[in-house]
Amino acid sequence: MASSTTPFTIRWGIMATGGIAQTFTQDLLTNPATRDVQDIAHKLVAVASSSSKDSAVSFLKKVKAPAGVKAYGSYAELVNDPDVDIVYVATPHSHHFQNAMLALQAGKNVLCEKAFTVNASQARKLVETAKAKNLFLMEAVWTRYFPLSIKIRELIQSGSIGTVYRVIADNSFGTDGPNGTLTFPDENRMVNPDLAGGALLDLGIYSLTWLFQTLYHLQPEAEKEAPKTVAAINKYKTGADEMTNIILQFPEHKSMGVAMTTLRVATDVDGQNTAGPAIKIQGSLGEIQVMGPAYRPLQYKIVKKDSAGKIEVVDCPIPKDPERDFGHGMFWEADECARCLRDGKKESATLPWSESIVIMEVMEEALKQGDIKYPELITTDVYDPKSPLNTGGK
Ligand SMILES: NC(=O)C1=CN([C@@H]2O[C@H](COP(=O)(O)OP(=O)(O)OC[C@H]3O[C@@H](n4cnc5c(N)ncnc54)[C@H](OP(=O)(O)O)[C@@H]3O)[C@@H](O)[C@H]2O)C=CC1
Ligand SMILES: O=C1OC[C@@H](O)[C@H](O)[C@H]1O
Repeated sequence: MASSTTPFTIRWGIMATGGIAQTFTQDLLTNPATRDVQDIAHKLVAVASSSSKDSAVSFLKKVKAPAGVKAYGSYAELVNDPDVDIVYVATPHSHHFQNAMLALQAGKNVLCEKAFTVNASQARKLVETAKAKNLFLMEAVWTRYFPLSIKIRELIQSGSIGTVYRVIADNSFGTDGPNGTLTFPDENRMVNPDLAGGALLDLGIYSLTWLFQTLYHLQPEAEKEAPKTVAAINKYKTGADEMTNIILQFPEHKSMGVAMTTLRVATDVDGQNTAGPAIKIQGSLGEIQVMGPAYRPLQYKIVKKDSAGKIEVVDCPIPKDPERDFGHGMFWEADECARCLRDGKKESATLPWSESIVIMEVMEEALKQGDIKYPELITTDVYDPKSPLNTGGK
């Protein structure tokens, strides 16, 4: 057991070298004291690229990693490194099930990027495996760990806006292109069905996160009610969803949520996130408005029924480490992983396994209603260590 002055340190292995792997790793390398955290710390031990060892080496340069961090040219080497406590899976959605399974089967704890998997059955298999192997597993929905999200959940629980009856959330990009196209090339992971592309799994998950953390997560255990799902989807020419709207209904709680996402028009038309809220949490006594983007919100407002025009505005800036000139907000989910490992917890109470599974069930149902189909290679729930998704056959 660490003493109160010695932080409990966890040793990270990073799987993949793309955009979010770089951002997350730079957050890991910030000094926890710059966000007022003293009880835990993070150590970057290794990074793996499925493309080449060179990619891993150049990744370490880009993130300004300290000397001594190992670079691997395969995911298998990473998960077999005895110095790694936890693997961060930062591959496209299509790969999460096979990659997270690769790590769990090798006895590693896992933090897996969102969307957790491509379907609910894959999510259930990951959870069963973590349970059977007594390992920690968490879906990396970073927004839930923001102090802003924690504060909003506390406000709702304290009854500040009364009974919450409706939540409306949007997370959309204005990537409309000429002649009905989107600005993403068809091979891009945002629209490529082979990579489980589409608005819902990439962006809509955040709209759903706001519905779930306000309407579902806060329901008392004895009253937990899984939602009914009604979805409407417009398909892109690649076969992925380009616009998806979902209504979640909780009849026992007399509540509903509307989760929106599209790649055609942005939530914030002028890119400033000041014109209007991305999320409205509406209660019997007032509402909380969260300014976008839904995945990285920095401000919320409280409008009470009896406020007589007085609106409370609360800013929640993301601390930066001045030494590294960095701070994106992903460190809070990493801190949660460290505290769970320190305390022997296998899942995070802020996003329990059961909730990740219900969210995957909702997304699977919505995609089914919209007739979106992904290939067998990425939807199978049969683990294959030799799958090209694990070995890097791109
Ligand atoms: N939490 C957040 O804010 C964000 C989360 N994400 C999530 O992170 C994941 C990765 O997204 P992002 O980093 O933007 O994606 P990138 O395309 O930038 O990177 C993905 C990485 O995965 C690896 N990979 C393995 N196989 C393939 C393949 N067939 N095609 C493409 N890449 C492959 C590659 O690394 P290598 O070659 O080294 O193996 C690649 O660099 C997604 O699940 C996404 O939803 C994304 C952005 C923000
Ligand atoms: O998780 C995400 O949040 C930020 C977006 O830019 C990105 O596409 C998405 O994957």
